[in-house]
Amino acid sequence: MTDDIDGPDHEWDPADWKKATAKAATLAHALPWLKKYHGKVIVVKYGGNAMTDDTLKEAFAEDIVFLRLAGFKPVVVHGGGPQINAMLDRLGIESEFRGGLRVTTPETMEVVRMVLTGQVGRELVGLLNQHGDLAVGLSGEDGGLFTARRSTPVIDGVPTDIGLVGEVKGVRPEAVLDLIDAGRIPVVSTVAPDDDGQVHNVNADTAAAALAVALGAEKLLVLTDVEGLYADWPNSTDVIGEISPESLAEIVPELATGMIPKMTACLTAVQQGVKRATVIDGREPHSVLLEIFTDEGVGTQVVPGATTRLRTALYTTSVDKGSGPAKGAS
Ligand SMILES: Nc1ncnc2c1ncn2[C@@H]1O[C@H](COP(=O)(O)OP(=O)(O)O)[C@@H](O)[C@H]1O
Ligand SMILES: CC(=O)N[C@@H](CCC(=O)OP(=O)(O)O)C(=O)O
Repeated sequence: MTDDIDGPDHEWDPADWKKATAKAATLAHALPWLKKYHGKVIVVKYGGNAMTDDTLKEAFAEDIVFLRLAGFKPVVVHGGGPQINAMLDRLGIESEFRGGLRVTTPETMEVVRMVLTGQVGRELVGLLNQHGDLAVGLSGEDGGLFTARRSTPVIDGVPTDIGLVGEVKGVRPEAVLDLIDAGRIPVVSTVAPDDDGQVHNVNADTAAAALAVALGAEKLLVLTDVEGLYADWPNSTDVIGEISPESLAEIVPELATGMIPKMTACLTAVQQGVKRATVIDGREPHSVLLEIFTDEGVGTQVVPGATTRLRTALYTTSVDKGSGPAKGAS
């Protein structure tokens, strides 16, 4: 027998044994969720503000590969707002947000496309592929995935032109379905052409919702840099744990800028057939596994038939813990 194999003489350290049995119990507890989501599509939107820390990014990649190897069908849709800001700053190009969306000139659009598809998407694919080459990146331009329509969001009661910003007019999910069927993890960046081929900047929350609907996803998970939707931002630390689409629709018009596209996306997804949509805190390592494999309830879950439930934030200082003011919050 070689030295590195524990033989019958091996003396168990009781502490190790305790850890081993706890691990087995954890795995056994995962069984109901493994059954529930086996073979089901889960669209995970990874927000730019939750992807600024290397350790968190690695933990996120582990979670997604774990889901795939556990028999789920995860699809990642990523943002990259802070990364676009950083590149625009480096290039000396000014940028502003209106109604939670970036005013996008043709010059800005070039940077958005370069950063989302050429930088952020590439990095995520690289991180996922450290665990076995399962991830493939594509953008809304690939295989006709998304078609955009120029968006004119209502700002201060007025429909406003904010440049090359698109909403999703159509989704042809075949390219993503091909990858899923091949056992791959699609990683989607959210630039999309209009009918004339002009590329538009689509908010990643909006695109993730449209894709979740087109794929008939079981769940839309949206990672961000707060614990969920605060009931009275920024005055209190009460988080809305669960809310119905009807109650959410009533409060969306009153929300502050960063949360508008996010909560609208969750609302649209659930109204159009996705079973549940949850906003979770991407600053928490392994937040994806935490949300899927526990029923402790993290984040804010939008689910038909829910009664609005508030809970105190896990982080008592959570309102301050965010990585800064919402974009365009000034
Ligand atoms: N009611 C609210 N609850 C939680 N966060 C809010 C709320 N209103 C505004 N915010 C802001 O929205 C931000 C999240 O949106 P955003 O910056 O677009 O995130 P991401 O990059 O993850 O898409 C939070 O960091 C917070 O500053
Ligand atoms: C129109 C619009 O605002 N597009 C976004 C696209 C990236 C994104 O949505 O990134 P996050 O998920 O990190 O916010 C932008 O230009 O920042």
